[in-house]
Amino acid sequence: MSTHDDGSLGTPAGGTPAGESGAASDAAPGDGTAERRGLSRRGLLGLAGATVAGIGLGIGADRAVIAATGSASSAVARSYAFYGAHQAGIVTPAQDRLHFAAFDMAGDATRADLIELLQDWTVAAAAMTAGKDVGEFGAVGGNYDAPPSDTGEAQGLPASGLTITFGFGPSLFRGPADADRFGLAGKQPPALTRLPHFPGDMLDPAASDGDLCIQACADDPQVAVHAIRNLTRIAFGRASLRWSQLGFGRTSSTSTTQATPRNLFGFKDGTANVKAEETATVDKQIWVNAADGPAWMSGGSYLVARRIRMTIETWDRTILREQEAVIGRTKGEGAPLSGGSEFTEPDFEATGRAEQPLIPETAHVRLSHPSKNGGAAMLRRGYNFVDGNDELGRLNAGLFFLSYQRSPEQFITVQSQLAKNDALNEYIRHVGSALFAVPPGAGQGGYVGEALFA
Ligand SMILES: C=CC1=C(C)c2cc3[nH]c(cc4nc(cc5[nH]c(cc1n2)c(C)c5CCC(=O)O)C(CCC(=O)O)=C4C)c(C)c3C=C
Ligand SMILES: [Fe+2]
Repeated sequence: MSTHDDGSLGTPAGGTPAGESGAASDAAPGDGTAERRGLSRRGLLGLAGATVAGIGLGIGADRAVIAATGSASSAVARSYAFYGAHQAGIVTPAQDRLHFAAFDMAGDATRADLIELLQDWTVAAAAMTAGKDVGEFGAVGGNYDAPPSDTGEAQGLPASGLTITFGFGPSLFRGPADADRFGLAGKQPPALTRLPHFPGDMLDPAASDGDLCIQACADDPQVAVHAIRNLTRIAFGRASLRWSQLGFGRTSSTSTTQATPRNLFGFKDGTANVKAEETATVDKQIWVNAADGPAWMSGGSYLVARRIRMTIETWDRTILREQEAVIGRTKGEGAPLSGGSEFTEPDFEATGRAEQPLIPETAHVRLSHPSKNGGAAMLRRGYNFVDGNDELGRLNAGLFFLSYQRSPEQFITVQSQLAKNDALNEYIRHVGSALFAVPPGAGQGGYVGEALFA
């Protein structure tokens, strides 16, 4: 258990002070004033429908106590502080499970409603990431004549490394017909617009965009789902779910301490990802700095979400040599086809028989490499998904691609290359897309995105 300068316990949000990156504590962060402040009356209405009598105003009934004495492994017992300079869930080690949700504000919602919602979400997120229930009395300690303030399915489960990361979509700043619904149009970052159309895009509007997003990652699927479910419930009357995505296996490493996982094509994914320990690269490529503007985004990042369907059945009929040529790495070890082992830098100049490049011109790793994109890199944090099957009996499966970058331009540069020339395009289809501005972390007693409303 460690104590930070601000008196909180656990890993600082963002998790990357020099020498401490990715480290986690088995302890929950301490109660902040915002946690004690509790939910707004509107938030309580969301929890309880019309009946608010008897629901505690405080927040965060303990639940992890039960599991802490049980057999919880250190991975699931881990907790990350919600408050900090950067939001957790970006450079903190990628967990194994995801529930991602995009929301639209209600048609009649006001600026005050939006602020209050962000305050309520902050209080609830701080409690849940600390392994506590939502509401002072949680799932079972409240009034028998009112719905419980927490839905209850995380009872007995520890924090499970839960991180909850909030983002703002372009439409929050300019709604339908360019309406400045929340008085935010003057605060919109120029780069925060809908992503351009890329060749081959087959986007479903119902799985794209959104005023707000929440990325909930945890090492237990029930904990991630519990987070989104309760935050959705709190939003009742102010914002509603537009689309959501479950992910069951991480497809990246965000720390050098993590083993590289595999995607559904069976390849190691995340080898050359930006890692939390590379602090100079993180500062240059991931965090918005004060000079970038606008001021409220300093310490934040831009999040791209792409739902990418993978045609598993076609891939599975493809010979191994072709699979490796498509990616540009070996399937076993994940080494570049130019030689070496997993973490050897690819040599794009190396040639083999008939002077052909060992890493083909159309290989995914060649086209996505920073050296072929004016130095642009990104922190990938995606997940595998399988959402049943389609009417032809094919798995409805793929990669829910998530990337964080200092500017959306970094993603646009790389994706423009990939969309035109990537050999992988024969086996994938982009079917959902969204861009969000992820503000810096909230300070104790504050709320996420607070500087936007200053
Ligand atoms: C626009 C960005 C990217 C999209 C979209 C994307 C989709 C995608 N990627 C894989 C599998 C792999 N990608 C790998 C590396 C890699 N991919 C991107 C970017 C996008 N990928 C980058 C920037 C990199 C790193 C390039 C480098 O610096 O070398 C790899 C190799 C292992 C690794 O380094 O992670 C694999 C495998 C799939 C299957 C996919 C869409 C479904
Ligand atoms: Fe990739």
